[in-house]
Amino acid sequence: MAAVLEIQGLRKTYRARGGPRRALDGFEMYVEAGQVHGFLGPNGSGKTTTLRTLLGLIKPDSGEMRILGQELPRHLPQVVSQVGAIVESPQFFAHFTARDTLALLADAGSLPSERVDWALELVGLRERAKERVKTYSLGMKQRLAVASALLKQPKLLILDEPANGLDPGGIREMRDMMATLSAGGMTVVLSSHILGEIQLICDSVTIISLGRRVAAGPVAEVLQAHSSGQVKVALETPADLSAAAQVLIASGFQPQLNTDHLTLSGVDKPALIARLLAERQLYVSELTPVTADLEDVFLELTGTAPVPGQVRSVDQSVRPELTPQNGGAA
Ligand SMILES: Nc1ncnc2c1ncn2[C@@H]1O[C@H](COP(=O)(O)OP(=O)(O)OP(=O)(O)O)[C@@H](O)[C@H]1O
Repeated sequence: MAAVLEIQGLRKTYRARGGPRRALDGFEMYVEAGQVHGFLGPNGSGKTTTLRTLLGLIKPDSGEMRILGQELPRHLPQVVSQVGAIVESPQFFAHFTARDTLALLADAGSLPSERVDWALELVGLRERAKERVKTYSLGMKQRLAVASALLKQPKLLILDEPANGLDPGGIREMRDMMATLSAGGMTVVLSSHILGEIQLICDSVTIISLGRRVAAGPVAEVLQAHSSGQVKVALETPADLSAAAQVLIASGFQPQLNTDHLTLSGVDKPALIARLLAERQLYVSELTPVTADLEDVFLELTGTAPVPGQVRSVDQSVRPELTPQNGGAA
């Protein structure tokens, strides 16, 4: 399938007070047409830098970027009309209504005025479109921001933390909105820290850590690649768990005994477990693989799992620029 977005070998070093800071270190990303793609990474890992660089707001040190096959930043003017983006919370006139706000933006962009109602409908703001923005909740302002990006009817929609600050209901509404947009054929890239949401909304993901891609692909494949290879075994008679553990130990397994189930590693043929136990009149009621969720994978790959008694500094998410002073090449 065609890549709507391609990034290869992207590098960016900021000149900061404390010395050079390498925010992107050969970063790669591919997003296929029609996907809802999650862009995940810890604080300071380089997500906003990537998105701002794509939109021509930051000049990279090196690397290649393409949107809809057009090389960036050289051909940004040719693709800009097909890309909708919210990378920073847009500021709206508080006294304007949502409809007035969008009408003004449509007019400024020489876009057909019918798009205003279309965008309001799509983000679920049509009923409240005549109210002033200052009376809107955070979730409604987020919807208005998305509506403003949709006015162009973009092929690619880029949203930096669209669910930030939303309550669970607002997040669910945002999720439904993404599904509607994607069903209409739009490609959506969204950065988020809300991993459960990414797992539910997105078809594919890229995980960034220290300015580098550490995992990418369809969500199911990323989870599969990092699954524990364990199975959970529960019995029709939980009181028999100890006996079952003994049977399995005798067959060379190393079961872990939990209150209501056993956990086993390195099981190639789960049916063998059921058979071994059934031969001793121990009947299995559940035999399921222990699957990792996106949070487990994220914490493992980005090295950001909390360690008791330790506070992680955000600068541990940044790769310091190597200099002759700290061991790098001149
Ligand atoms: N203008 C700047 N000058 C110096 N350093 C910067 C600048 N912008 C970003 N950085 C640094 O680059 C690194 C990557 O920042 P970036 O904003 O891209 O991360 P992020 O993944 O979007 O983080 P978050 O999830 O916290 O928004 C961070 O260490 C940040 O402090």
